Amino acid sequence: MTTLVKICGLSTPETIAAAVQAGAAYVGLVHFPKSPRHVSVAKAAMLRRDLPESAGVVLLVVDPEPYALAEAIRVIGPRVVQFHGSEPPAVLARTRSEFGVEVWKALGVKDAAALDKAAPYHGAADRLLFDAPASALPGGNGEAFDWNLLRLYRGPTPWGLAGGLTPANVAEAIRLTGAPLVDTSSGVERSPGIKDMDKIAAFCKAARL
Ligand SMILES: O=C(O)c1ccccc1N[C@@H]1O[C@H](COP(=O)(O)O)[C@@H](O)[C@H]1O
Repeated sequence: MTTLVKICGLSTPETIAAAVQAGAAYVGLVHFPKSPRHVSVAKAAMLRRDLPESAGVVLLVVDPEPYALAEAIRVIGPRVVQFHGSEPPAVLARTRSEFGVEVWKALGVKDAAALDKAAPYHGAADRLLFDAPASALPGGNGEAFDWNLLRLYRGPTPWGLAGGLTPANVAEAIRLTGAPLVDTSSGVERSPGIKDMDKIAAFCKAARL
């Protein structure tokens, strides 16, 4: 089965084009001012404008104010909104029904019990993203968690793996977990917020092996 790839934290037309060209199904725009990858709503809309419909634009937010989220969705027009904070299932369900977007929920995985946090989101989220627990930032820290925890995971909601994935470890991560989607940000950067086109291509290639 083909593993879908999401490259997140993109902020230039060149690196977005590199991700699409390399076969990424999703490109992520981070709208969270504390992140080195933050893009304003206006910049995200500009980046989105030049993309073909086939590119799955994911708008990443962290505990957004309802008004600000509505405005961002209206102006940017993403296919997916990825919630990366402490948003409850009702926020996802409301966002999906009001705006007709897909909604994804990131969950930090510290131990096996952390997977129980997925249960309330079945039915509300279109995809769950299992990531390392929050540290300096709620995500995007380049830290992996113990992938063995997902070996036996069989939830009803489509899911993806994130956290510390790189061109060097993504094939092993897929082999161990069977993840249907892999998501990376730090692992394809030269420095925080600066994407590397060669690493993006290498990541997409490794995820296909
Ligand atoms: O990328 C960020 O700056 C970010 C900020 C706040 C929440 C999430 C963020 N990124 C997402 O975190 C995971 C893992 O990232 P990494 O590969 O470990 O750097 C991924 O979903 C990013 O999209």
